[in-house]
Amino acid sequence: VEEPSDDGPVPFYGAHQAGIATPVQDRLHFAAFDVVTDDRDRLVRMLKECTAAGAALTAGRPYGSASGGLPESPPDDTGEALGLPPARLTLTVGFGPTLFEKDGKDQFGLKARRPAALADLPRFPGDALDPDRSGGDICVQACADDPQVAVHAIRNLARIGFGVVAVRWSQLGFGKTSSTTPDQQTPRNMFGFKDGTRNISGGDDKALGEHVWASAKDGTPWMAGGSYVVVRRIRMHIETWDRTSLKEQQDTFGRTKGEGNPYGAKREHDPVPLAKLPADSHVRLAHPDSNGGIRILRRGYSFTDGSDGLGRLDAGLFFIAYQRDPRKQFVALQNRLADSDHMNEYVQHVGSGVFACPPGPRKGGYWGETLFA
Ligand SMILES: C=CC1=C(C)c2cc3[nH]c(cc4nc(cc5[nH]c(cc1n2)c(C)c5CCC(=O)O)C(CCC(=O)O)=C4C)c(C)c3C=C
Ligand SMILES: [Fe+2]
Repeated sequence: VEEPSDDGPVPFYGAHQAGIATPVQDRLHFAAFDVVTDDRDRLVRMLKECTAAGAALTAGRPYGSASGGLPESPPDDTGEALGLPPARLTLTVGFGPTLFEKDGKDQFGLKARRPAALADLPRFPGDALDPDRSGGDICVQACADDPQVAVHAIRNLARIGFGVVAVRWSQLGFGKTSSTTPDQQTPRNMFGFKDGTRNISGGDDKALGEHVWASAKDGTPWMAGGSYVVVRRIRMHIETWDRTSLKEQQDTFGRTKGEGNPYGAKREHDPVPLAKLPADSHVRLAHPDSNGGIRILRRGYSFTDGSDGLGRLDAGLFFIAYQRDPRKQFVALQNRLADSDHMNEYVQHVGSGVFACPPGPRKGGYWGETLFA
């Protein structure tokens, strides 16, 4: 089944930010920024300007002028997306724990507004986190079907933010590893397995309301309609994987490589007969029935960032998961996986971030308006 070849824009305004439950695009540019000023008004002004730019870019328009401005000034828009379709660009913004308090300092008067759900992630067994690929005060997830469109968006937001924010780290991704559109063919990850078979569907409002969207009742009214994102750069040791038998590969997940059916069932989307899967298999351990009903919305991408100097590809999964409360969802799941998952022989978590993604901007409003109001 082909994805619909719709280059058109994804609506920018609304109760929820685009890029969470909206259909997953082919490419990712994710950037984490540090705020480099302690001037709250400047920060808010920048968020307003970035929101205006986001509305233009996701509609397929340049931000301001790319070529018709003053000859003495740099153009407003850097220009490399001129003439390209919107490519379903979405921009999703989140606020990290350090925006609310850094080194014991309440630099923007936001400390009391920090959601309890935006707790720092604990250290998990086996983590090898690189601080230069972790954390950040603000994140922007740019997804599009054209990498040039996603990269252009991040570049221009960084340009607008100059003097207020600086890029701390960023990640390019390709080959979406999860879909939110279950009627389409499930994409495959760098292990060659279908990934995203049992994900939360973007059309399943009941599951989204239960597991993804924060509600005013959760204790942080400014986050109502928002969501929390956990990102993990997960290195996959593909050379080791490529030398293991098909049986070992399939036992690792408890699903077959070809069809993707769970052990003990015939077709990819059949219910998972948990008792038929190896006790340490990834799918058995991550399944909601093994975790008191916990679910997350996965939206990750594959990456390869060249090689590591030892003749191995620096490849893996840039895991992205949206949820209502990371303490009860990602952390609970990852505790279990870090402890027992057979897949740990082949993967290592090397980067990490957690961010509170506010509700969608309203027309005339801006990203984070409910937080700063
Ligand atoms: C903490 C949560 C999870 C991490 C981290 C994670 C990493 C990871 N997963 C794969 C490959 C697959 N995962 C699959 C299913 C699956 N994974 C998680 C959670 C995490 N995965 C969940 C909740 C589920 C769904 C479980 C279920 O409901 O049955 C699958 C099977 C296909 C599917 O359902 O998507 C694959 C394959 C990799 C390679 C990876 C880290 C590199
Ligand atoms: Fe998984």
